Amino acid sequence: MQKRLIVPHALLQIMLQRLCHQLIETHGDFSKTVLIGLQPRGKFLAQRIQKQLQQITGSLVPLGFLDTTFYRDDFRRRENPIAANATSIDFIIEDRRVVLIDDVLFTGRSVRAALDAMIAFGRPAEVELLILIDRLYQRDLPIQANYVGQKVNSLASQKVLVAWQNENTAEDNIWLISKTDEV
Ligand SMILES: O=P(O)(O)OC[C@H]1O[C@H](OP(=O)(O)OP(=O)(O)O)[C@H](O)[C@@H]1O
Ligand SMILES: O=c1cc[nH]c(=O)[nH]1
Repeated sequence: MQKRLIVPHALLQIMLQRLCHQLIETHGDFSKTVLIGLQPRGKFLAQRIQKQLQQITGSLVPLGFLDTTFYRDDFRRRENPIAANATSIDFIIEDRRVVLIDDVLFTGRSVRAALDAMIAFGRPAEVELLILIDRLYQRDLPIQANYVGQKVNSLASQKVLVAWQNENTAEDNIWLISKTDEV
């Protein structure tokens, strides 16, 4: 199957701006707010959100990264073991307003694992979820996002791929690909 471009670069920039403004509308001066990006791919989005929030508001909202590997309900079931990533949270989340950030929401199992993993860092006042792509109709658990870039219809045989601009990729783009084409 051909990969299909579902969110081109220019639209993705607008989407990021919108998500930041939605956060500002809800979080005001961000005095009690912390951002937590889910490893591995939510980290890039969380860094972008933090940077753009700073450009718009002048505030640098605390940002950490959370690895959920050992909290996943399929951890012992996977044929190929998954590599763990670093958790790096150098602030307390006790009584904070936490915004969990990830690129894709599909079954909801990664977010469920994140909720478990996060509790080791304290009891937050509230937890919200921000994602770029909400894959519809595939949720295994009752988990929904508070802030959504775009909702996408897709087949179980497909995968959403968020490709961020870097030394090998000229632009930020979001693709729908066939799982069999995954590299
Ligand atoms: O809602 P879920 O079904 O948990 O899927 C969403 C998660 O999948 C992706 O991660 P990754 O590619 O690392 O996970 P995967 O191997 O489950 O696709 C993505 O970055 C999300 O974290
Ligand atoms: O489409 C999907 C589903 C899970 N994880 C992804 O990164 N993309």
